[in-house]
Amino acid sequence: MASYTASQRYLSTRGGSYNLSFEDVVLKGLASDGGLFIPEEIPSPPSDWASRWQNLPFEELAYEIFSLYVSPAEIPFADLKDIIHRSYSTFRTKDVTPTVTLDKEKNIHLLELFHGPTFAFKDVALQFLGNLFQYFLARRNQGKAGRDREHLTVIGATSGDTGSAAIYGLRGKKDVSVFIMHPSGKVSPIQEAQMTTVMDANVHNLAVDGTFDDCQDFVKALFADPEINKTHRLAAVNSINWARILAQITYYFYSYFNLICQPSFLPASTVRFVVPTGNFGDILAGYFAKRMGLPAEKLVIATNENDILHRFWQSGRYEKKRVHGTAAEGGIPEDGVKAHEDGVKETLSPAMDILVSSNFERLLWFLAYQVYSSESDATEKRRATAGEHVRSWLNDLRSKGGFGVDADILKAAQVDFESERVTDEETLATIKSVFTMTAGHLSHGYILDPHSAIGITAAYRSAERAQSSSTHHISLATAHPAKFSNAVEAALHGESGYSWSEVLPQEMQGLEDKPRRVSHVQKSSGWQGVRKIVIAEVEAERQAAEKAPK
Ligand SMILES: Cc1ncc(COP(=O)(O)O)c(C=O)c1O
Ligand SMILES: N[C@@H](CCOP(=O)(O)O)C(=O)O
Repeated sequence: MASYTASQRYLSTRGGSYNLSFEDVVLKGLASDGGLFIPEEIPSPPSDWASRWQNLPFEELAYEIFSLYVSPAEIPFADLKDIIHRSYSTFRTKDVTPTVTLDKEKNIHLLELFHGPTFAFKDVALQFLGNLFQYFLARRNQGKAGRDREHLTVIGATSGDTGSAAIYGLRGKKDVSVFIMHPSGKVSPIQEAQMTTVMDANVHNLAVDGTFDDCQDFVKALFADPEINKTHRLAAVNSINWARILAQITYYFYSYFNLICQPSFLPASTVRFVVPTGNFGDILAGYFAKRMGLPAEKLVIATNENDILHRFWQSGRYEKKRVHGTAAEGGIPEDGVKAHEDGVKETLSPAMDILVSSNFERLLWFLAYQVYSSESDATEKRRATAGEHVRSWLNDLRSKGGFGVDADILKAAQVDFESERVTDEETLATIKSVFTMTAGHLSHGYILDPHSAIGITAAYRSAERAQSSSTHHISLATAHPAKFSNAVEAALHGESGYSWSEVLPQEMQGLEDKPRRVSHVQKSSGWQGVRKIVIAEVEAERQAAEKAPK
């Protein structure tokens, strides 16, 4: 454990309280009881935050937000500023995450999160996390040489975007090896090329013949394994790592400030955020922003046909199995319809083909804390009670494939969130209609990637429901369309003014022809098979580094 005064302590969602600092939780990733770390308190910004923060550039705003969670005793101010600057100077636009208006009449805006090195929202957090790892390691390794140096073994699972963003955030970094598992053949060709064409010695790609959930299960099993934890310091890049959530809070505030200075934003206007959701990490950052005081009226979860979250918000049941013959496409069983479907469905938005959303566990903890205890109870007792409920729900998920919550928990969840489920067909229709609609007022039609199109579809539905015509929707554009040629071509091929070659940024041209490095892993070899590979490859990498001329 770090020896200096920490910003605040972190708890596990499963009830453990380990008195850990920010540095500890960033380096550890997952709590030893299998839970996810959450800060003991959600900090409040200064009372005049709205005026103080309104005109800040992205980096300065990030600094204000991060320093509410990280004290200078852990990372001195100047160092934190430097880490932030190095993380966001790699972005192609000065304002890092710009907001553009898509539909003036309906007040629909897009928060473009894809201007980082790998063209997906993950860069916002993973550029930062990569630099944080490097900073902590450099500090711990000062004056150390050879095998005395602490070495980080990063293990991640990806449905396409986290993997490349983590690889670009960590490639070539000293004292770090990075292992990324992706479901073989289930990520887009560009995503696969982005990951597997990186030749730095510290980057290891594993293609697993399973689903993203299998890869995520392997990650969690490795973190829980005492054997590898004795010899290797494992670290997480998935949104189980608290720093991922923290870094994503900034753009909710930033886009809100961008919006409120527009003439169409009236004193009575309200704002809703719409978030294409898979592992629940991106929208959880919105929840933290809201709890910190951001006046977001609702957070709208937009799922694809892997709709476990949508079904939860409709029914209060969190079930891995999907049910066919559903009411109004909502995933809720109709009388007499009993057909269930196991497993994840492959869709046109593959990065969201996720059966179990790992960060939902963090929200469950906050809901249980709020609902199952009263303010007169001691804080420790309230926290322990919340942890017990989460543990029991998660046990049922593992042993029975699902669980249900009380009406009060569902009601509490519905205060901050709404949900929508969007089919492939609707996704394609939105890509096409947005392209056509914007062709008149933008220099060319706006091309959405399929994940962002799911958000926009949900935003239009939410706008229909909104009680006030002055409700603004900020929908998160989570990836660049060039990453998903299948969906974009299926929606726009033959449309006047559309050409695929103009979609592809220069950085991606020729990428698919480059040499690749990837190992194949049979799902049947289990996480133990992955452990074997990790141990052997870290050793080979370290030996090669020791032999290399200094
Ligand atoms: C392009 C894209 N959109 C949306 C999501 C969903 O984000 P989250 O998993 O944080 O809910 C992901 C990955 O998860 C993604 O890669
Ligand atoms: N869509 C993600 C899945 C992993 O989610 P994470 O946010 O927990 O890292 C991906 O593209 O890999």
